[in-house]
Amino acid sequence: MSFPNGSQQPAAAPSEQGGGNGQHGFAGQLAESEPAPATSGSALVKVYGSGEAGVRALDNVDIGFAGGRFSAIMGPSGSGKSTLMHCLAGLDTPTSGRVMLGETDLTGLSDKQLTLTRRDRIGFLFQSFNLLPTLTAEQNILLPLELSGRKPDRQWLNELTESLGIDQRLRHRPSELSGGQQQRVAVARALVTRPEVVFADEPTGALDSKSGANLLEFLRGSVRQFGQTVVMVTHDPVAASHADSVVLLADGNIAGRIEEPTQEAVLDSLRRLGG
Ligand SMILES: Nc1ncnc2c1ncn2[C@@H]1O[C@H](COP(=O)(O)OP(=O)(O)OP(=O)(O)O)[C@@H](O)[C@H]1O
Repeated sequence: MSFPNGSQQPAAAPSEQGGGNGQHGFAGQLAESEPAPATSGSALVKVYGSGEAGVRALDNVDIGFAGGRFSAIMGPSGSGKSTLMHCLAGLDTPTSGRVMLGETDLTGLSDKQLTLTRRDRIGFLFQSFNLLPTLTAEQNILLPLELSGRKPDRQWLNELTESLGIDQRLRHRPSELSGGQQQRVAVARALVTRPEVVFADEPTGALDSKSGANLLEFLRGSVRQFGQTVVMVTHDPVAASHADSVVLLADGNIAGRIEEPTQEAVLDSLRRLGG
């Protein structure tokens, strides 16, 4: 799996911004010349339940992910990774704080506006593929465009499906495809709208290691070649080592950040966090 004429030149990659201890506003840390992050949250608090039984899943988190980068979110079980991703992606609402997608304040949108924003500007990739079983691979890929009444860019579709090695499988239904092929269909669906950010939740969790590595290399290629922004939650240090950087969470707080992560560096940090 690779991009045709794949350039090895990294896209412009301003380094990721993230509050170290959640005490400073994210915006305050940006130099004036730096572009706004592709996705960010400031003073994010998420409390599930209330009173004694309440769980503070995010505890005043300031975080931003620059565009054109492949970022991973890691941390021990229950540290708030999924909650953070769901809040940034507009799938969940923070109890307080602000979520920005580019220049758009998601926390200020109505439910309908949020739905449209997710559909038109965000790509999603889940562990369980989430393909519709009655649709062919191609129909699944084109579904987000269909829903928004947009015409498919055939050239882009061909480029994507050829790069992913699924161009010969487009008439098949998901049940006729391997797990790796199904996830590649899901990747094409996530990228077909040219979203501002792709959020991936354990995208390799259901794949064998070779299919997983191929998928991660493809995602990395999409970042390198056309500046896609990818934010991925993962438990897997091998998966995280494909990213440009890793943000570590512990107990609902940002606990650190690793640039150009190696598997060993990630494992080391997780051990220190008790993950
Ligand atoms: N819907 C919910 N209701 C109540 N508590 C929740 C809910 N969702 C998450 N939590 C709690 O919030 C905390 C953070 O959960 P979250 O799923 O974000 O963590 P995580 O780091 O993604 O965990 P894992 O790695 O196990 O998937 C945990 O203590 C969890 O039990």
